[in-house]
Amino acid sequence: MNGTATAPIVTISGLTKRFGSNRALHDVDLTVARGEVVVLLGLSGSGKSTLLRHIDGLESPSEGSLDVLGERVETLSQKSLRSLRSRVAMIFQQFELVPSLTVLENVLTGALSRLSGPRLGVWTYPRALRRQALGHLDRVGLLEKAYERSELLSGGQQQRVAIARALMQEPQILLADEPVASLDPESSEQVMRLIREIAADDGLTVICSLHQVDLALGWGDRIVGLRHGEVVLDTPTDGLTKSQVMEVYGRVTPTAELRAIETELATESLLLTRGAEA
Ligand SMILES: Nc1ncnc2c1ncn2[C@@H]1O[C@H](COP(=O)(O)OP(=O)(O)OP(=O)(O)O)[C@@H](O)[C@H]1O
Repeated sequence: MNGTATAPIVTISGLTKRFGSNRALHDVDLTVARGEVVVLLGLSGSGKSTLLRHIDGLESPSEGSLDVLGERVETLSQKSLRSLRSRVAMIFQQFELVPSLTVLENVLTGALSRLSGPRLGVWTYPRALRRQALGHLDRVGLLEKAYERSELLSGGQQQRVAIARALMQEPQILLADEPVASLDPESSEQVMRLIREIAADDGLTVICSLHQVDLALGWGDRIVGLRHGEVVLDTPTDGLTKSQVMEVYGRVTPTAELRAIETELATESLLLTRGAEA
């Protein structure tokens, strides 16, 4: 974490979200400091994506409040929400690039919120933005791929393009929803290292959901564990071991559920290994 910057950038108080009778989040309190890298961990369905979507103003709370970049998210008009979202970038498990567009044009679309009107083709973007986009591609190590169609890139490369696109927003917060869930272990490390480096260099605040405890321990400043929509763990990663994370889950988790976590991790790692071998 950037030691000089510790002012809260996200403050969530008593956040509860219900979808019909299903309670996705329950009484979540969370404060994130500027420049912090926070990892959300939890079983499938524990509420990680729903929490990220609230921070981005894509969901409105059933109860509670969210203060993001000094704005009370749940009170904002659609126009103000769009303005907030332009300062909060998001990357996803499936990258969400436009496959038929070049890598450079995909990156440029990250600047659309700063432009008026639609753009079609790299040359319809101002030269300063093209230069900026190429700079971001250089930063993520993909400058030589600028004019290739994005669908021709590997998963790890596509996620790095998505990161470059996110940087075009000049964001203050990067939300990452399982950014490495579709990647092999080596690409996962590479993407997490890149996110970590950018956060350190730019003082960017990162909130990232992951399934892999090892990655969370390696790349996060802090781990927030969710279970059935409740925060059951919130601790700095410094000095924390994997078994301690599992223990903390264990203390609040019946043995069968702890086994489910381990099975989920084992299955995921098997699938990734098979994917890498294919
Ligand atoms: N739009 C929605 N409508 C109804 N239920 C939803 C909606 N979005 C999420 N949920 C429910 O909220 C709960 C939390 O889901 P969420 O996607 O946030 O979990 P998650 O921890 O991100 O899971 P995963 O790791 O599988 O992505 C789940 O029970 C899910 O079915």
